[in-house]
Amino acid sequence: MAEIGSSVEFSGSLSSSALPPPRTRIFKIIVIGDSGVGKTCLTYRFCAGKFPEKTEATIGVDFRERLVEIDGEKIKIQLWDTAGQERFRKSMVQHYYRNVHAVVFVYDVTNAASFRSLPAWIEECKQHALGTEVPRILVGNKCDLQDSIQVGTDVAQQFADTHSMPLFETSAKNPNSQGDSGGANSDHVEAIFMTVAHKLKSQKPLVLSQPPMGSGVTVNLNRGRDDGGDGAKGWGCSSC
Ligand SMILES: Nc1nc2c(ncn2[C@@H]2O[C@H](COP(=O)(O)OP(=O)(O)OP(=O)(O)O)[C@@H](O)[C@H]2O)c(=O)[nH]1
Repeated sequence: MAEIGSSVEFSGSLSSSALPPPRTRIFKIIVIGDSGVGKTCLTYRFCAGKFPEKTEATIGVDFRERLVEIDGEKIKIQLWDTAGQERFRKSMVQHYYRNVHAVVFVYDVTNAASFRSLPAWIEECKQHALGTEVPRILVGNKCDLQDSIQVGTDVAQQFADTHSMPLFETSAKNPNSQGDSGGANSDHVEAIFMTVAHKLKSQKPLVLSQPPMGSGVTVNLNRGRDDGGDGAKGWGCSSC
């Protein structure tokens, strides 16, 4: 009985300042594409604000996070930097696609083969039952290498239109270098991921408390750029 009384007393004195802070929504965005197209560099650029000095092939997946504020709400962007090499991804692939909020397809504008692989990556999404309601964007990376371009904006834009995705051409190395604009949204890395975040915020997805994982795997997410860290953490092997 005494417990009930104290409970009532507590409720009555609860002020708004005593309420627990609202939970931060987490958006899981997977970044996929051929090995070497720059997935690690793009995610690192967004989360750490710089181009990594050196990278190694991603094994399994690397996580990077960044806390951003949109319309007064703090939102955690969780980027899953997936391995492009088949041998480094096959054991993990089912984890990539679980509870995904958005997909970023990356190709290398200086590597036509990486562009030709895009239908296979789209097919992989389909095979993992990723619904059409999940936002997707297409990113042509390495636009700083203007003399080596193999994939023109027009052909990339056509592909993006066919698959109802916005196209961005950018460079993780020099995000202010513009691609051939011709109808594409040439933009820097920050704006690309923020565009996705704005879209997701308006969709109000479920809160995830942490990335889903199999038993026996420990993942500690490092803090994002806004928290003062580089936002990088590997699951299997850290690339940076
Ligand atoms: N010039 C230039 N080089 C880049 C750019 N982005 C990445 N690179 C280089 O491309 C190489 C591969 O980059 P990563 O980010 O490791 O590629 P990845 O897609 O993560 O590769 P996997 O982990 O094997 O799937 C590295 O040598 C990078 O320095 C860019 O925008 N411009």
